[in-house]
Amino acid sequence: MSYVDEVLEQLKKKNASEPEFLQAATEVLDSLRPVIDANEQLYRKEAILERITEPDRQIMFRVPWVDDNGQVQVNRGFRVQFNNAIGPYKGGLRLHPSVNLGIIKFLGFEQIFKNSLTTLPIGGGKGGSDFDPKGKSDREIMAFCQSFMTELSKYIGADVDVPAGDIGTGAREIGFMFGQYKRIQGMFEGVLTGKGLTWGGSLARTQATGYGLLYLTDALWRDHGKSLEGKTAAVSGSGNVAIYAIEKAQQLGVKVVTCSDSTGWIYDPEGIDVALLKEVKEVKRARLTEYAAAKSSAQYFEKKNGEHGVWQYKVDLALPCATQNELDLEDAKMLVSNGVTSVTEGANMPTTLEATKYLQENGVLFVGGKAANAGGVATSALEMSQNSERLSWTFEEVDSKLKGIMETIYANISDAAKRYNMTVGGNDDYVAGANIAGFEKVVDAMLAQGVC
Ligand SMILES: NC(=O)C1=CN([C@@H]2O[C@H](COP(=O)(O)OP(=O)(O)OC[C@H]3O[C@@H](n4cnc5c(N)ncnc54)[C@H](O)[C@@H]3O)[C@@H](O)[C@H]2O)C=CC1
Ligand SMILES: O=C(O)CCC(=O)C(=O)O
Repeated sequence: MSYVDEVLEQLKKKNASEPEFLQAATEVLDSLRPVIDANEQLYRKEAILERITEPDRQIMFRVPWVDDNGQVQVNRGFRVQFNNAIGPYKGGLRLHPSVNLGIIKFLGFEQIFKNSLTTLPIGGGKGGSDFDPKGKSDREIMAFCQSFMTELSKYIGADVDVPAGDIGTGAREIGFMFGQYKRIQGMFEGVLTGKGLTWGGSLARTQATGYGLLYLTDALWRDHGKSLEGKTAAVSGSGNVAIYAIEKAQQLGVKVVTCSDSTGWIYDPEGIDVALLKEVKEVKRARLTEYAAAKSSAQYFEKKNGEHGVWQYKVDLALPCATQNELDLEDAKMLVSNGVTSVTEGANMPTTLEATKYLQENGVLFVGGKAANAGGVATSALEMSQNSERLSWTFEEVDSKLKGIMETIYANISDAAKRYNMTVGGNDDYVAGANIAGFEKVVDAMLAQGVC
């Protein structure tokens, strides 16, 4: 049996209750086959695949807090520190009722390769809690964040592990957590990214994931002799990534006709009004029905199981920016029959393995989240650099570095695909290219650092 198959089999036995982690690990290991085959003896002896798929540590803890009725609530907190071969652990904190160890592990695993692709010195980690911020008062959010950080603060630090935002964790939550860390450790340091601009945050971090997604998509289209100008896009989600993906898409001349949240979606043939979307989602924290109520060209649809939602429209590019496994095989078939040119992932693993394969085999230009959404964490690393040198760079400086990083990521993943002859549906296999390019750097560091 090949080394890859052996390790996949062990992983399935050991992590049977973690489907998302197994999905992420299968995608990565499958696409690394040519690299592993070329170095099988060394990698087997050094147990590289066993080591890279086993987190350095998984921290799980109780998060007690008091709600507005005086009732004590208990949530579960997680931090998975996966791999620090190339830098301190780095990755966001997800606050969502669906959070469990397997989800945090899949996200932390993906972060190893994504962070390596940024070209910056950051390792992979992820954390979060099954706490649901929806409908909570500011005081309840603060109580939860303070309790969460009271425990987490024992395991993180500016050179150890630097968390940031993710689903459910935005500027407000990062503020409450930073305040509590400072209070407990008696120290002001760059322990979190996504901070406010008056206390160590970086300009352009808010925009970075969405903008970066479009910089990479633009590089992809240009490399294939195409222009985004005048094209139409479907976006899912209406959070941080989706909002700034829509904003940058529009700046590049793309009309975005959809967005969504967990209860439904908007179709707006005139194009999404980003200012209105920001007002509804960032200021009022309201549902998308408010967007539809304020704009006559927009229609709101309640989500029902088995419907294609935002993926049913005839568009040139699809930008999934909500959550994992939100674009399945049936959605992929719909997109292909409507002639979509590219799917580039703003969210982490939004496309199922079957859907990815179908899109690629049918000639769609497909770039997975590890490469396409790396602009967020890359800009977090730029925030860490600014914190270390006690300086703040201008918006233009950070944005131009972000654009350069996304163009380099695209060049590196295409190069890796070409070096290993990885093609699918007549295109370079960018999924394999991203996994290979991310892996090469981490494995090199792991081999140099001995058995650890
Ligand atoms: N914020 C960041 O810098 C980065 C975020 N990501 C990924 O992008 C995705 C979106 O994250 P953010 O925009 O930061 O979060 P957010 O909390 O700002 O927005 C999340 C969006 O997804 C929707 N959503 C959440 N769960 C859903 C579900 N089960 N079904 C349908 N919709 C759902 C929410 O309604 C919201 O519109 C996630 O996969 C996240 O891991 C990836 C890289 C960086
Ligand atoms: O900025 C960061 O450190 C975290 C970003 C993140 O969680 C992600 O890339 O999925």
